[in-house]
Amino acid sequence: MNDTTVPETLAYTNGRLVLIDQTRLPGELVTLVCEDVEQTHDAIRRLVVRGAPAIGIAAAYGVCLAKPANRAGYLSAIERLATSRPTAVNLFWALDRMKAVVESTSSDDDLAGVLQAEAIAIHDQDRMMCRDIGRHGATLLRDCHAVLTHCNAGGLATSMWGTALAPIYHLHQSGHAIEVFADETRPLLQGARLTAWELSQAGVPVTVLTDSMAGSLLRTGKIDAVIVGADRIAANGDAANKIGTYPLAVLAKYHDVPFYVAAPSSTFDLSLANGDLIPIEQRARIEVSSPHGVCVVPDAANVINPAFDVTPADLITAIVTELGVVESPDTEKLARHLA
Ligand SMILES: CSC[C@H]1O[C@H](OP(=O)(O)O)[C@H](O)[C@@H]1O
Repeated sequence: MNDTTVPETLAYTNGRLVLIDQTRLPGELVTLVCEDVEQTHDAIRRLVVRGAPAIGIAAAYGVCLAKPANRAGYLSAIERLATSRPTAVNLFWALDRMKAVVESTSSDDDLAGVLQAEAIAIHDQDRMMCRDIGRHGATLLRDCHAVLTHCNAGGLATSMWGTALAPIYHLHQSGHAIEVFADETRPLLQGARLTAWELSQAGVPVTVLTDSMAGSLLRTGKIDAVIVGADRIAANGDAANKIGTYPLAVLAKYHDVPFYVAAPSSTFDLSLANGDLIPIEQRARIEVSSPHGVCVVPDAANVINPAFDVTPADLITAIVTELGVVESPDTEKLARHLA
């Protein structure tokens, strides 16, 4: 795949982490610059940068912004950034790599350089993983012309190209006719605001639907496959992803539509036997009660706002990673795949 027309989600230059501010899309394409750990933590927390792989890459660069730039400062930065969001395991995968570099570097004078090199390596590795997910995923979708997705698992959620959207970019760029139906994805509308934006920028036909329309759309028989990303996949293949993914998987099963999860190996947490053990982020009431500043829920009413749900492996037709495809995933198959 060649570069999409979407600018890269994040870049690190001269001690500045430059992020596309995803809270401002689709209306404005603007960047936000982080120059220290707290600004990076806040950007992850507010979903200025979001998506499991992108969060990991941003946090790795955030460590490089530690002040003081010494061993204690870097370790404190790692600890602080680990509190930004709990579900996407890529955050901890990246921070663990940065911590390993600190612990294995004897000279404090070398730390800044080796940490920056590790963050760049994490960023570069993600580009390769997304590219390869695109290649492997394209084989799964080779006979598909209409796919449904949820939230945003595109270039904006990663270094570039994405996970769930990478196969779609791959097929589109090879001349294969494919259109995407994108769930708006309440409450923060990553599908309507981000997936529709980046696909439109790339010239991929995209139709936005409300989350409640997915069942009726699947019932029409128009959808050839559902493909989504993931934030953390347990050892048995249970996958945590944006809230609303689980009911979509149930609907896909009921309507006999293949349900695919696309994720790099950095999204797997083999320390967890199953998805019940995945920490689910609970976000603020206001995201549900007052979208865009308009109060839609009376103060007297309670609100719940889990950011993710877990799809059991038995509802997943296949998981595609940069290493290939695992059909009907289970603990044994995934252990072999990731070995
Ligand atoms: C390629 S991971 C994308 C993944 O992250 C999203 O969550 P959020 O926007 O809250 O960071 C969503 O679960 C996507 O599938």
